[in-house]
Amino acid sequence: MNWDETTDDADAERLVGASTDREEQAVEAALRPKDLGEFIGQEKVREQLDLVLRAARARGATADHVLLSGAPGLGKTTLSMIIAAEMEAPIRITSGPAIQHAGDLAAILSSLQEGEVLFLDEIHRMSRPAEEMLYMAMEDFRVDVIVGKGPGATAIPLELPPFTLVGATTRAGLLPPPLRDRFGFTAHMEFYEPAELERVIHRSAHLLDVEIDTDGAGEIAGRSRGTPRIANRLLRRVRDYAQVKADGVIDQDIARAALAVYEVDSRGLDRLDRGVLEALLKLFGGGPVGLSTLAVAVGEERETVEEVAEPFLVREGLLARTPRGRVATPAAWAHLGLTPPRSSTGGNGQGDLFGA
Ligand SMILES: Nc1ncnc2c1ncn2[C@@H]1O[C@H](COP(=O)(O)OP(=O)(O)OP(=O)(O)O)[C@@H](O)[C@H]1O
Repeated sequence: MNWDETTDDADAERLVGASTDREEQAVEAALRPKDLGEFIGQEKVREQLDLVLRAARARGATADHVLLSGAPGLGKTTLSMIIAAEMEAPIRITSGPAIQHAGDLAAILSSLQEGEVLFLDEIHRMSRPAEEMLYMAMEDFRVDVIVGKGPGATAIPLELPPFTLVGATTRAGLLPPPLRDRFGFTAHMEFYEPAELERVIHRSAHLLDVEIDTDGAGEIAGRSRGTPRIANRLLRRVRDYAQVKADGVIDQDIARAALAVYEVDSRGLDRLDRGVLEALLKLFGGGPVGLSTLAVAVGEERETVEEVAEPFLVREGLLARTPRGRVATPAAWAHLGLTPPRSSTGGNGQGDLFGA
């Protein structure tokens, strides 16, 4: 099982309930910012990228290759499309998993038009032979296509038109340095502040023709885990609730009631997150406990707990990964309204980890 697919699907489905991929993609496309002016937040990335693109346009040149890293839903695909729009160039979209042979990549590269943007999502999941072909393509705009097998095989040089590769990855650490070094501009996408997500929500509500007040947007933003994709999904679920249960207008009360139905709590924890924390606190006294044991206790796969629930719980300061296993922090006990048991080590039994 590849955790990336599971992460993205599980992440998307579990947070706000399952929905048809096609519907999600259509709405995501409709809400996607079309230029840097509409792209909210990521100030540093936008400023740097704007310089790269304006300088390339001024020189009448193709933009340098760009690497975008960051967690799912933070805007990497959006930025790749904005790069193509700002360069007034076509964009070709593919992904690492779709390119398993060097021939697949050669076919794509040889069909690119001059100046075209090639967006390679999940670039860390490309096969090694394809990756090595990319090195020469990025640097010399040339690939050697091997024809035949064994001693009779010959390499046919294939000249490529200048193009811009935009690579996206949620696992920058998995990229080999020779590949990473060939990008002229690399940017790491940070999680968004609640105020930025409020702006995303107001913008999306306007596009969806949904009436929402500041408090309603604030309530949704505070539970969107710093992620625009999640903010948009929660907005649509709250819109459904407001439409069915009220007069369609979203205020703080409606947002709170709707998010209670979807079991997204005040900090953005969903059912899975709370299941992990509750097991850790109620079954294992706050830990330390091994990942496998914790996963069995919540009835989930190890990878689901480790890659889907834990990054957020760790980022929120509710769970710590220690050499002795997973441990709940004092904030976790407080968040679930539970009192840590007294124990011989004093405090919640994890005194030596977080102070008695
Ligand atoms: N800065 C932003 N301003 C407004 N909306 C945004 C921003 N970034 C992302 N979004 C919204 O969030 C949605 C998801 O963004 P996007 O698909 O670009 O994320 P991603 O990082 O490529 O995710 P993944 O890694 O899963 O492919 C987009 O449809 C867009 O509407």
